[in-house]
Amino acid sequence: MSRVDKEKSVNVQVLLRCRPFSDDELRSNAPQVVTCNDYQREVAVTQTIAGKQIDRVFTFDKVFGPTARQRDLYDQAIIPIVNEVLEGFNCTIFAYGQTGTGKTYTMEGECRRAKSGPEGQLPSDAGVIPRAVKQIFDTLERQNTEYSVKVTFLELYNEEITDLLAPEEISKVALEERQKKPLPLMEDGKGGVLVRGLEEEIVTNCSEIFSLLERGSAKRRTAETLLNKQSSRSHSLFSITIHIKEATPEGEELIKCGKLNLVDLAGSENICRSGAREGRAREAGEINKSLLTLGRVITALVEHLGHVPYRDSKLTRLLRDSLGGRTKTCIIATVSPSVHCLEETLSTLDYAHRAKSIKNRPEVNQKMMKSTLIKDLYGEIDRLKAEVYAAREKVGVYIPKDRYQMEENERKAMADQIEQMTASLETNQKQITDLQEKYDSELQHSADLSKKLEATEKCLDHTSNLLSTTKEDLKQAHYNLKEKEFIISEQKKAENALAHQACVLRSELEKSSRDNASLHSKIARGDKLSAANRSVVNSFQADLASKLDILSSTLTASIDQQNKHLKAVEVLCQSCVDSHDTATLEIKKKILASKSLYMSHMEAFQNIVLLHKANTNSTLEDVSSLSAASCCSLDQLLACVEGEALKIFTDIQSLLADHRSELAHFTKELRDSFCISLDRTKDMSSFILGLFEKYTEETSKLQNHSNHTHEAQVKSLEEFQKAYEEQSKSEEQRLLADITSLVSKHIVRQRELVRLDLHVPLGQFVCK
Ligand SMILES: Nc1ncnc2c1ncn2[C@@H]1O[C@H](COP(=O)(O)OP(=O)(O)OP(=O)(O)O)[C@@H](O)[C@H]1O
Repeated sequence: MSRVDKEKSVNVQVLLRCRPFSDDELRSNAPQVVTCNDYQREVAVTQTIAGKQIDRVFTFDKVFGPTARQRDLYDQAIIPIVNEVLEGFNCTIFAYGQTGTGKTYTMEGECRRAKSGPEGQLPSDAGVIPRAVKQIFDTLERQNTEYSVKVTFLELYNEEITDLLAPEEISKVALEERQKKPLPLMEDGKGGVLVRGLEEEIVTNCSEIFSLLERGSAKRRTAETLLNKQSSRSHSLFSITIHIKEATPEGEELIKCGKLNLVDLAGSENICRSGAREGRAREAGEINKSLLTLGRVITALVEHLGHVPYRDSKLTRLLRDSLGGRTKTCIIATVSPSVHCLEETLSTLDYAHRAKSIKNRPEVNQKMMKSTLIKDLYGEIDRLKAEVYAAREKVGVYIPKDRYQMEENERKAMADQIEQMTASLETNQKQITDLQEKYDSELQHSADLSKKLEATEKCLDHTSNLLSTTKEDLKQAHYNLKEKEFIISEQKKAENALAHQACVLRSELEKSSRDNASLHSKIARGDKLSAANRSVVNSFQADLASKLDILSSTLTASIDQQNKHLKAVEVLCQSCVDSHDTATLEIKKKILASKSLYMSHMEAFQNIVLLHKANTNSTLEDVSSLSAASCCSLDQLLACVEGEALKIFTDIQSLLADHRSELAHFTKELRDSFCISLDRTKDMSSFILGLFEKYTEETSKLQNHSNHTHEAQVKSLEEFQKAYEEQSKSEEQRLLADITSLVSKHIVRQRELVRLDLHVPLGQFVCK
């Protein structure tokens, strides 16, 4: 991988680890809501919202389910990071998650007993830190180069930094003192931060680191909460700085530097659920506050906001370079699989998922010339010497130049802080004046209230007077009430007597209603009969209608037939008239032809006569023969014409005879069909007449029956009415008599009572 590639911006790598169920969770049979798919790098959280099961799925760079071992996580995710540290990068690995989800287990594991075994192997529960340390030393040993390894281990508790590697002798003497005296966090003037006075331990092998780690972890503040028996109450930062000597081809010696920060954050927690109280609650508050600032920093980085609030907490100041800086960062988010932690699990997943979008621009640390490093170290020695000298001689305050610069920076930061505080003081003062105003208004309000109280007291006196008079009234009212109660009891008695009468009346009424019911049943029977009659009439009507239908269809059929016959007669007559016309025309033509022949013969005869006359004296014989011939031919012609005329007449006569016979046949047919239809119509009308007669008979019967029923009903109703009227009249009279006697008794009793009250003799009272 080229240097240019490595210097490109890279996203923060986010791993998700879900721990197995704890013994408590197994005991309480807590349902599982987190499912991990290590291969697809997905985590699914099952939620039930409004009775509906909803799965939320999150994808991370790597996912480790409850069955994943420490070794799996380290081999798959951490080895490449440590290799990059050995190549000269600064890398940070930090664990984030709810309390009791396995952050310390993941980062440290069984590191307190993690001193490597005889073959240098670690226990299977060893976490990231011991494994990273082992990998670093193994690699450095293998490379067979000169190196130096320094470690620091600090704790951030309630926004105060303490050194977990402070020398034993000091910590034994005044551990409490040291814990109270936090180490200052300062700007290093190069854009970074440094913790002044933090011990840097040079280590040469794994076991040295392990014992330091054990020492530091033992000092870390832990406490038992409801969610974790040994809950870390502080954030811890374990840093390993490695310097490796390298030689250039020119034979120059360079120093390569890499740093690995391993952060175990305190658990985010729900203060109520973790059972934190008083001091613990304050701790939890501080932990949540610093984690909140971490969240805000992540949000600002993800959303590319102009201002990233690193300065708002020491945690974010310490992690500044790891979040959006030049460090390669890996976050291990830890969650529990149980439904009891669902809310916090979702919040951790959201938090971690957002952090995936943070981009860092990792830069390999500049390799230093060995000579420059030696120079730097000499400078450091001088600085320390000067400090030692100043401390030994106690001659005023000696501050070396760079230290002065540092303190100057610190002073500036302080001045900024003072400015901020002044501003907040001003706002506080403003709030105080506001409060004063509120206080004044409250005073005014209370004065008003006292006035109101006075008025209310007066009102109370008045009300007490009223109460005493009301009591008197009440006494009187009680007396009146008793009197009324007596009257009411008497009235009740009278009412009971009336009720008895009413009962008697009701029984009478019931009897009459029974009569009524029988009457109704009779009416119902009559109705039933009428209905039966109606159905007979209806069926008769339907029958009649069907018969009439048949008749009308027969009539229409016969009319159709007659129409057809008439049409045939018309056609026949027409053809007869036509043939008659043609025959007459032919006769006319033949007569005309014979006439013209006769005329021509007559003409010829006249011509002959004329010729005879003109030729005078031609022989008489010729003439007579000619005339005879002419006569003969004329006779022949006439005979011929006569024959033809006769023939025509006979034709006409035969034609007319044919027509006559046809007409006679047709007339006969017509008459027959008329006779048939007449017979049918006669049948039909006789049937209808019969029906009508039957119908009339039935109707009259029905009429009689209904009249009879009606009469019976009217009679029974009249009887009932009469009986009822008589009964009610007698009842009324009896009741009236009863009521009158009761009322008179009551009046007498009341009079008696009043008389007794007024101690007046009866006779006197009556007179009055
Ligand atoms: N992956 C795991 N496999 C087995 N046990 C685990 C695992 N993760 C956590 N545990 C166990 O769960 C308990 C709590 O773990 P741990 O103390 O590491 O939680 P934590 O997140 O550091 O809590 P806190 O924030 O309160 O310090 C420990 O007993 C630990 O051994």
